[in-house]
Amino acid sequence: NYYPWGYDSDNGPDQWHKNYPIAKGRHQSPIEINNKEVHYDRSLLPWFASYDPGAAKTILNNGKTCRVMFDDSFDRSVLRGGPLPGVYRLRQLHFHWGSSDDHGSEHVVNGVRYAGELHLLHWNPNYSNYLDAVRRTDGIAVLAIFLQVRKTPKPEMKRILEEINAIKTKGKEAPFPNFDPSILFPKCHDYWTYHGSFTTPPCEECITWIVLREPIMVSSDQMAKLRSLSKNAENEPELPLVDNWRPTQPRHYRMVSASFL
Ligand SMILES: NS(=O)(=O)c1ccc(C(=O)NCCc2c[nH]cn2)cc1
Ligand SMILES: [Zn+2]
Repeated sequence: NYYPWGYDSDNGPDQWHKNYPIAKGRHQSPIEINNKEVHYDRSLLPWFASYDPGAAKTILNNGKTCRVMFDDSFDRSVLRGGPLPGVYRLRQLHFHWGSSDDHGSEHVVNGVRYAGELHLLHWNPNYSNYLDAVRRTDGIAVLAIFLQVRKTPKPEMKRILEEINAIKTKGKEAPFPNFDPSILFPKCHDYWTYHGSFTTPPCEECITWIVLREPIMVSSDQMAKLRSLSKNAENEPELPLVDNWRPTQPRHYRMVSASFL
C-alpha cells in the first residue's frame, strides 16, 4: 500500500529511508555549514546565470512546495562558472519554509536557520535528459538562496506571491510567463559549494550545491503568503503547507569550499 512521503511524523524525513534507501547515504543534503570547517578555495570562479525570461512556463502547487517550471528543451536559461565544468540548464525553482519566521531553511549556517530557502535547479545537458542526469554525480546543480525576514518586502518576490492565490491547493497550476529569476538574486555572489543530494526523496546524490552567503530580504507578510498554501487538494480538509524542509544531514568529512575569504 503506497504511502507518499511527506514532512509529518509518520511519513517524514526519519522515515524516508524505508522506501528510499539513498536517504541514508553519505552525501546527503542539506548540511550545517560552519565557518570553522569551510575551506577557502581561491581557484573557485564566479558563477553566472544567463536566463531567458521567455523560458518561464507555469507555477504549480504540488502539495510539497510552490514550483515554477521553465522550458529546458535547449540551452535557453543556463547557469555556468563557479564549481561547474560547463553550462547547466534551468529546469525549475521552488521554496522551503517554516511555520514561523524563526525557521524554515534547509541549510543552516553557523547555527543560524533562515525563514526559508529558494532553490533553482539546473541539469547537465551532457546527459540525454533530466532523469538521466539525476543518476550522475555531476548531473545536477542547485543554486540555494536564503530568505531572511526583515521589515522590507522584496519587491521582486511580488510576482510569485501574487500567483499564490491561483495555486492554493495541491495540483493547482497556473501560467507563469515572462519571468527572469535572476531578479531574485542578492547583490553579492559569494558562495559555498559542496557535493550532496536532493533534499527530498529519492534523495539521489547527484547535486553540486552552490549556497549563496547573502540572504535575500523578505517581509513577514511575504512569508505568511507562502504559508497560506495548502498541501491538500481542493475538495479535502485544509492542511497548511508549512515546514517542508529536511533537517541537516551528516557531513561525513565532505569538503565545503568557500569562494570568499
Ligand atoms: N530541494 S531540492 O533538492 O532542490 C529538489 C529539487 C527537485 C526535486 C524534484 O523535482 N523531484 C521530483 C523529480 C525527481 C525525481 N528524482 C529527482 N527529481 C526535488 C528536490
Ligand atoms: Zn529544494
